Amino acid sequence: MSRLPRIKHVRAFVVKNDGTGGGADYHDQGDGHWIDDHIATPMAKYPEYRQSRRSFGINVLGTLVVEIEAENGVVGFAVTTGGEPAAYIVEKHLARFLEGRDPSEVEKIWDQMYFSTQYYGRKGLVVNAISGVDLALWDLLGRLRQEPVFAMLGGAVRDELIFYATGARPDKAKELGFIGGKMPLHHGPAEGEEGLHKTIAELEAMRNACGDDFWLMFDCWMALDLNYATRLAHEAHKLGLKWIEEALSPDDYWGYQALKKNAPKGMLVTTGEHEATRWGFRMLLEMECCDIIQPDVGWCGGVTELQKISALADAKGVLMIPHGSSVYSYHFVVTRHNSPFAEFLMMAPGADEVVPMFHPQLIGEPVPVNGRLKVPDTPGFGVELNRDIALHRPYARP
Ligand SMILES: C[C@H](O)[C@H](O)CC(=O)C(=O)O
Ligand SMILES: [Mg+2]
Repeated sequence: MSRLPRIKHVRAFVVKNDGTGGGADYHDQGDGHWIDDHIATPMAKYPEYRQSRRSFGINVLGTLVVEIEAENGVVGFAVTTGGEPAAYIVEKHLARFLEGRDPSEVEKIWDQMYFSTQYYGRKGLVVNAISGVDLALWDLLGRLRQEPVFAMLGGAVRDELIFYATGARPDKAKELGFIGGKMPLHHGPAEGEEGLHKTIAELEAMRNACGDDFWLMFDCWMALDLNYATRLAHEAHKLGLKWIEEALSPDDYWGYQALKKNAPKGMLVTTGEHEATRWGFRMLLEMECCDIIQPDVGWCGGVTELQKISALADAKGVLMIPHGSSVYSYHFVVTRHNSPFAEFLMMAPGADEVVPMFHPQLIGEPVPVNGRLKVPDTPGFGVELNRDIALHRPYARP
């Protein structure tokens, strides 16, 4: 039995949409932001939903903030994507498996959260909620034990992290010291040959701006079909595209298997940010769907589940490079040999300067300098919740 104080309260907050946008639901940005500027998606087949992903609701959920308070008053917290529906699941369903419990029982708590919601969860919003609770629990454990999360995961295997940047300006990313630039794909099958030509022209311009050795990647955000993705991969290979990311629907394991087989030699196929749990990633790995898996630790099940996912990948010699999730992925990546680099999402509207990914929600959120970051060894995930943001607890319990 551990000597730690028991869990007293679990609280779920949302951040009132005050127009500032951003935070854990990082797609919730204003007009003119690169992240919402004519990016290819599965909805682009409908012209009315082609210009802006907000038009079809990419930012409809908003941020979920989970707080877990121990008997001695110490509070752990985390942020992820989920908003009010996730807050409902946390307060009405998941909290019962934590309140009164020993906070060190992360495995038993995760098992009860997952299998009690399996009849309506398994992936997506419910696993986002489970992830938020799990991340807050690891933050609380770190504060109670006065250890950074990476120390509780086996310790750092490298002194610092190196990053590639995601954003519309890989040329700026190179100037800022990143090892590569992942661009959003602006045109998908609905825009036919003209769209494909535009994409290749964009890539050629960035290749000319960045030189031959700088990593360039496309993030296709589930927008393509197998034939289009295969053609794009072969055309882009001529310009040294390093990887093609999330080209197909997350459910199309068979399509990814074929894309990986048909892709040009040397082109990496990557996916996983909208996959969840060890079982979903086992499918991607055993069907040999990709060269790199990219779980988001705030969406795949949290740290407790990412340990299992990462081990599956490691056993198969597959890299695990988490989808950008700020400190929540940094503390994991620094402890794993099959995570040699990390993603940094450029949240400045022009993708031309480094700003904290979850700004303004996390006080002390570290950012890469010259594309590198030494993970701070402060307890938990090493950040504090900015209580000046418009926090609201929609399903408060007595
Ligand atoms: C750029 C992509 O469309 C998306 O907004 C971010 C993403 O998938 C990633 O960072 O990976
Ligand atoms: Mg992506």
